[in-house]
Amino acid sequence: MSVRLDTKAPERYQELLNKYDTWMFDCDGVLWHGDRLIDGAVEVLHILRSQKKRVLFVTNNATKSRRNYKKKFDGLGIEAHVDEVFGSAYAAAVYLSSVLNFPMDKRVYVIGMSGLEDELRSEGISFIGGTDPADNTLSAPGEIPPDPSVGAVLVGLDTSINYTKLSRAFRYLHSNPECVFLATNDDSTFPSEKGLLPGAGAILAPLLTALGPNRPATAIGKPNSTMLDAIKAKHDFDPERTIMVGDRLNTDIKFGKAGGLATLLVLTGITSEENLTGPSPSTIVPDYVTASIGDLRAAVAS
Ligand SMILES: O=C(O)[C@H](O)[C@H](O)COP(=O)(O)O
Ligand SMILES: [Mg+2]
Repeated sequence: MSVRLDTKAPERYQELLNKYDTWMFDCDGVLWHGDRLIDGAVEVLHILRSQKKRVLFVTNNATKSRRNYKKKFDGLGIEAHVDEVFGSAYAAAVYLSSVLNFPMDKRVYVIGMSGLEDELRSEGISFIGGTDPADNTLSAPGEIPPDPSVGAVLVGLDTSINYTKLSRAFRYLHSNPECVFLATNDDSTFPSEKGLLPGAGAILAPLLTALGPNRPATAIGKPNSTMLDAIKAKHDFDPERTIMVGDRLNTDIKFGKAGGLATLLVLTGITSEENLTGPSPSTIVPDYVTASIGDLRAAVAS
């Protein structure tokens, strides 16, 4: 059973602040919708820092690199440092370099955007595809010969997805069983400022369909432990005194629970009250629920 927090009981928020030293924040649907801040996000992060809490940002959004995010945070007036930001693009690049020890003479075929390319570059991983204009075309694909130098296919959110990219990825995976199939994340939807849109999982799905059930992809982002491993490689924290704040049950909350962290769900993104108390409530139960990150301001009002 989740503890339902309400600003009519402000002291409960200060209790939460006293109980946890490390606060991991999801981004889309918690801090912002696209470039539109959620009310109270800046103040709450400021309160946490003033109370000497460690603040980390853990996002499945692979369209930006940590450096891109730093610029976005600066632009929105949120204090943040590059080593506090953990995106699925970064985690995927680290997974290739440090877990798979991806060979230097191989390349990754990328379906994704510039943020993903930046993180691969920063890990010394060579790649093709991605934002390459040759692939960003609406014309039908030409000949796609198998290419043994493609050692992996990596799929992330790509708002310029097309048949050529899907065909190249399919060919490299279908023609070479050794070619590693990775996804930054598989969120089905994306809470943008223009409303709910298809997520990275919807970009991945056509490939999974074409390749069939015996050729699954390894997803790196939340709820997978690969994301927590990337954080643990950079930060020591006590899981008992750490809380994950998110808007999505099957990524953020599941990630927190799997990592032995406390979990706080906000209702400003993907998850609605219906998902919690409707006719078929989710089996993923957060420790705490509150309407919005802004509610945490009540902590200093109490
Ligand atoms: O489709 C996606 O990639 C996700 O919807 C999006 O990126 C989620 O980002 P997060 O909520 O983890 O910040
Ligand atoms: Mg989110």
